[in-house]
Amino acid sequence: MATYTPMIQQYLRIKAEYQDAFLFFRLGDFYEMFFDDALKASQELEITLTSREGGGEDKIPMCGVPYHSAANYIDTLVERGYKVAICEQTEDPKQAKGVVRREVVQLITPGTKMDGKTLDEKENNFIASVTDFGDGSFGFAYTDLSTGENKATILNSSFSDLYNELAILGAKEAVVSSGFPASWQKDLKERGLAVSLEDSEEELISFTELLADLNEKKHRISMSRLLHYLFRTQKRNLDHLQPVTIYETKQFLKIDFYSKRNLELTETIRAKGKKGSLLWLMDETKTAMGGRLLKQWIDRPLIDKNQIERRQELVETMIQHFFERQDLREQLKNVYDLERLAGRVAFGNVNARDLIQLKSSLQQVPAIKQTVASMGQEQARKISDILDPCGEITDLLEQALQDNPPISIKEGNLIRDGYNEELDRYRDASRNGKTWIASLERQERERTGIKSLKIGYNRIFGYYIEVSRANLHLLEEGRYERKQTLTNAERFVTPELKEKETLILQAEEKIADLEYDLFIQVRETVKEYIPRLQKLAKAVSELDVLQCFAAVSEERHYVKPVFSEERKLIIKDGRHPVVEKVLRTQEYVPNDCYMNPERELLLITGPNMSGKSTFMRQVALTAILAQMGCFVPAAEAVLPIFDKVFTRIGAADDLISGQSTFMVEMLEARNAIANATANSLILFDEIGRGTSTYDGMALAQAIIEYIHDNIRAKTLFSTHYHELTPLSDQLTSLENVHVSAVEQNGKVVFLHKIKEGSADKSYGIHVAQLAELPDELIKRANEILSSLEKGADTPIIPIKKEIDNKQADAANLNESALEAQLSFFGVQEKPQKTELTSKEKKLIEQIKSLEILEMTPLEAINSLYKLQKLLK
Ligand SMILES: Nc1ncnc2c1ncn2[C@@H]1O[C@H](COP(=O)(O)OP(=O)(O)OP(=O)(O)O)[C@@H](O)[C@H]1O
Repeated sequence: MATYTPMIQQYLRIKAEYQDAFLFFRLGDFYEMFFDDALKASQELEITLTSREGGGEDKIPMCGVPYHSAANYIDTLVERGYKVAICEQTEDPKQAKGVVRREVVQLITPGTKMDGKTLDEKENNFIASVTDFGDGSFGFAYTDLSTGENKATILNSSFSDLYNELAILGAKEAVVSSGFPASWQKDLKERGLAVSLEDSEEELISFTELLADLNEKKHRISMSRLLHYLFRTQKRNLDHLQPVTIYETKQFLKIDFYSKRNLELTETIRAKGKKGSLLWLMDETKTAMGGRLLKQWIDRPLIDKNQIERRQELVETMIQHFFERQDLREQLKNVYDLERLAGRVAFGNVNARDLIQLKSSLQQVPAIKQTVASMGQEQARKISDILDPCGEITDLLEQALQDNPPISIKEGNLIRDGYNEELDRYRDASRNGKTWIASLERQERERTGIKSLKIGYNRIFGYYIEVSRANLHLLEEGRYERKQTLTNAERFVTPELKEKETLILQAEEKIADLEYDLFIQVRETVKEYIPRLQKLAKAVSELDVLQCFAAVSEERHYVKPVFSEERKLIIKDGRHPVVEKVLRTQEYVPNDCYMNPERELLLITGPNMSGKSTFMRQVALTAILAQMGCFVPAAEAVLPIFDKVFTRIGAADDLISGQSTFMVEMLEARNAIANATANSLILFDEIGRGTSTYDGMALAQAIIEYIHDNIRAKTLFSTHYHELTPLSDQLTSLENVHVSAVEQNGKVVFLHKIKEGSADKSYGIHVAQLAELPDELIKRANEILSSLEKGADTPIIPIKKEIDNKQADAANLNESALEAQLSFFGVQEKPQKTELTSKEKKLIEQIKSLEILEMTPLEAINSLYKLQKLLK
């Protein structure tokens, strides 16, 4: 059997270590991929697949991407959840010349990606590690490699808690041990996370300092697992990693993953984009760092009253100091991403332009400091005190770097004149070389009196003085060293010319080398300031988010909420922050919400489309904004501090786990019921809608009773089941409210106004009319409705029951049942069993297959309408 060529063997050896990654194998100006990698990459990247002899029995499939445009391809692959191992070639110093050594210099993974087009500057890229301690707890640690932010906590070892934490962070990758349950690994992968294995968890010596303050062994273990992985994949300096902060999930308002989605906190449900979310509305930040922090604050509102009030006071101060705030916004605009710049300094991949950005950002700091201090508020002054302009770096960068350096640090033009004497000399030589040669030529002509003497240059001998044979006798003895003899002339050099020549010829090369070295020195000096830069970045981002809260609060007329110790919730003229912004043609109708320990549950009725969900969401968003420390969209707000928010809103299939809408509904309800406390907020939008009417109604009532008797959480429960409204007579803390609508000229007009008491009617058919269902159908629906309202037995149920019971097929149906169903569908004549028309037979088949009890009323009407048509 033929063996592969040495290079392919080398490839296979390396590939064996990186089986779960695309191996980008450097060959000259290309990164090549072979075998399965090539087949897959050619499809993913739409690049040409070729094949070559490589010593094996078959040709080797192969495809490649050019080195210079590789970043884009890597970006694409990693964005799709793949890993890419970059394998570079170097000449092996220990081996004979020409022997190439190849090694993987970095493994780029979804959670460690730090640049590229697909990485949003206003979003963190978190990677988390999970360690199962086998005692019912998980160690959970996460890092954003680009900013060096590190945090760790302990979680209950339930998949939902773990996934919730990963989802809240938007983590792209989870690092687990090989013993981590395979089914959970699969679940995480199906939910779009890359899962990587790392079994080492002992502490790395190089990170002792980072872990120094961690008393809890579990934190040290989970953080060490993550660090091992980062170290193994990145293979470079990770000096920018910040000391680990410990947090507990209970320090924050717990918003589970479903609620985060249902409330559209950071992305919308349908478009899955930022536009239309609370984050979109709020994002008035001026810096990338501020943008990232805003998202974190939205994901994790606070529950500590003092911390919330501290933010509120700062927001209030900023609102009051309009002019200072405008200055601050302008100043922040000129601050680049200090956090990510600091990260790149650590990695050693900053270029001179990055350092110029760093300098100009730092130059803004004294002004920001002054602006914030001038607001005169204590907390603002404290932040101002923390702002450290790092003057030494600004001075160094100002002295060392030119204003408009190129991106490449190997091209020169980085370092300013006057920064380094040696560099100045070479530059001088390079710039003045030609002038100097011309003047030497003049001097030599004068000295020798030879007018034809000239100084020339050739690639072999360098600079020379050329004298014609006839004039040779005029040259001073011993001064000129002969270099070359031509037919009619001789060429000479002098020690002076030689010295200048070295200076001139090597100047360009020397300049580039020297500039590079000096730049690296500057970069190394900046490296020492990373912790100070990170501290500064934190303070600047906080200021940015606070000014953003102030800007939105002022522009949109928000008020400062007050926190009630007595579990009261009073919102006057509350608005849904996003809907109010989006509505253009129509004014938003503000609504009040009153709740207290005697009024814990509100049962909300009202027509479809009247604004029940919007009202419920606006209450939750008001609470979330308040606990973020922001003002809220209302005329007045007194709020309890909630510990958790649970929601069940709208239809949300969990396609991944293959659960039905109704199952998801029940799972979300269970999650709320199992975890809510008296300090929680629950929003249940039409729970029970996903099943048959009686089941749904029974479940809805049981859920309301359960919350009322056992949990006492503040609960907003919207329903179409009017039958539930009398519950308020029995349940003391349940009140009915409704969203009002009126009928004008037979059409429904929504007032969007919440009123006490239950709704008088449902207007479902009016909404169907608005949706332009056929007139005939609407007319029929009204007929059915009025017959139902008169207490008539639904004609659907008896027939359905008979069929369900499988007591009869069409031939066996007794006459009266058949008569009933045909008359229901508008067949007037009494048919003979034996004389059924083909249409009627078809109709009977259709009826048998109907699952009317599983349908919503509208679906039922639609089906009936279709069947009616069959008869025509
Ligand atoms: N307070 C309001 N002021 C103005 N428009 C509103 C208000 N509340 C809701 N709307 C408008 O009404 C539309 C429907 O609201 P929403 O989805 O909350 O109704 P709903 O009662 O929950 O409907 P359904 O029962 O069909 O789910 C919203 O998209 C919004 O445009």
